[in-house]
Amino acid sequence: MRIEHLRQRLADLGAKPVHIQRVLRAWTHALPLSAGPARRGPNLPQAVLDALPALTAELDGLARLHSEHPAEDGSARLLVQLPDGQTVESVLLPRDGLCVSSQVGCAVGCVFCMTGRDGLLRQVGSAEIVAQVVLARRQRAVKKVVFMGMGEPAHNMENVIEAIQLLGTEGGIGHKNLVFSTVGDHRVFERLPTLTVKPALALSLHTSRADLRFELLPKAPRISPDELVELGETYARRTGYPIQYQWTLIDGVNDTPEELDGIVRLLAGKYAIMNMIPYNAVPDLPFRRPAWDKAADIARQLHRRGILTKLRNSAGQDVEGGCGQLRARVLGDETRPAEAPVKFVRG
Ligand SMILES: C[S@@+](CC[C@H](N)C(=O)[O-])C[C@H]1O[C@@H](n2cnc3c(N)ncnc32)[C@H](O)[C@@H]1O
Ligand code: SF4
Repeated sequence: MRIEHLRQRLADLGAKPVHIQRVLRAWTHALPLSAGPARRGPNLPQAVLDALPALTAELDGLARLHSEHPAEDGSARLLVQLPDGQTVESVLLPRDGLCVSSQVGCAVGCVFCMTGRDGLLRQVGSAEIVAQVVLARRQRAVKKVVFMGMGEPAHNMENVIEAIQLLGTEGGIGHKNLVFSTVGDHRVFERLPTLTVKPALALSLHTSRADLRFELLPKAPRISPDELVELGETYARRTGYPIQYQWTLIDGVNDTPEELDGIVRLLAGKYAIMNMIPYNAVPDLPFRRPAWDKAADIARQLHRRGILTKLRNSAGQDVEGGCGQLRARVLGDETRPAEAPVKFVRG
C-alpha cells in the first residue's frame, strides 16, 4: 500500500488535509487512529470515524510480527510479515534506532550479501515501510530510522521517499536521523536534494578500486569510487550532515594497505564518516570476517591519517545478524539453489 492511496481514501471520506494529518500522525506514533488533540483542532468527520476500525485492521496487517530474536548487544531482529505473506527484516537497534527493509530481496546482487542472492522479489510499499516503524514503536521509542535492511532504496525511490517524507513530518523523526543507505545511483543525487525532508546519506563504498567494486557489486550503477565521493560531498555540503561511508570489511579482499591508501586519497578533507563493519559470515560464501584486532588496527591507522573512522559490528551477531539471513533461515535454506563459484581480484 502507498501512503498517497491512504491519503486519497481519507479524502474520499470527506477528510480535510488537517484531518488526514491528524490520522497519519496518530498512526505513525502507534496511537489509536482517532487519537489527537481533543480540545484543539477539528474533530474527524463522522464518515472517517466510522471507517477507522476497518482501516486500523488494514494498517495493522501491513506489518505483523512473525518472530522476534533478541541479541546480546541489546538489538533485536524482527521478522515481519507483509499482507501477502512475504517477510522482511527490521532490526531494533540500541539507542532508539530502527533498521527497516525497503524491498523483498534485491537486484544489486552484492556477492557478500544474503539479501541479494535471490534477486528482487517485490517492492515494499511506502505504507509497509512506515508500518515497520509503527510495529517497532509499539515496543519502544524510535528516534532514528536507517534504510539498511533488505533492499536497495534507490530501486524503490518513490515508496522510500514517500515514507521518508511522512516519517520526517507527522512521524516526528529528525531529518538527519533518517538515513538512506545506497550503493549509489545518479537518481539519488538528483532527487534527494530536491526533497523537503532531506535524509542523511550512507554510501556503501566497500573499496576504493573501481574494478573490484564492479566485481563485489555486480549490478550497481557503474559509478567509480572517485565520482561517488564527489557526488556524496556535494550532498553533504548541501544538507550539513556528513556522508556515512559503509565498508563491509572482508578478510584479504578490501582490508589491504593499498585500500587504506585509497581511502585516505578519497576521503581526506571530506565531510565524511567511515563506518567499517566486519563482514558477517553468510553460509556457503567464500569470504571471511577479519579478526577484530586487525579491523581495530585498520580503524586506528585511518584515524591517525585523518579519516574519522568507526568500527561497528552489524547488530545482532548472535541472531543471524547479516541482512536477509534471518528470513533465509526461517524460509529454509534447503530450498536455495547451489551457488555458482565466484572469483575475486585481490587488492
Ligand atoms: C543490506 S544493505 C541495504 C542498503 C543498501 N542496499 C546498501 O547496500 O547500502 C546495508 C549494508 O549492509 C551491508 N552488508 C550486506 N551484507 C553484509 C554482510 N554479510 N556482512 C556485513 N555487512 C553486510 C551492505 O554492504 C550495506 O552497507
Ligand atoms: S548490500 Fe544492499 S545493494 Fe547489495 S545486495 Fe545487499 S541489499 Fe542489495
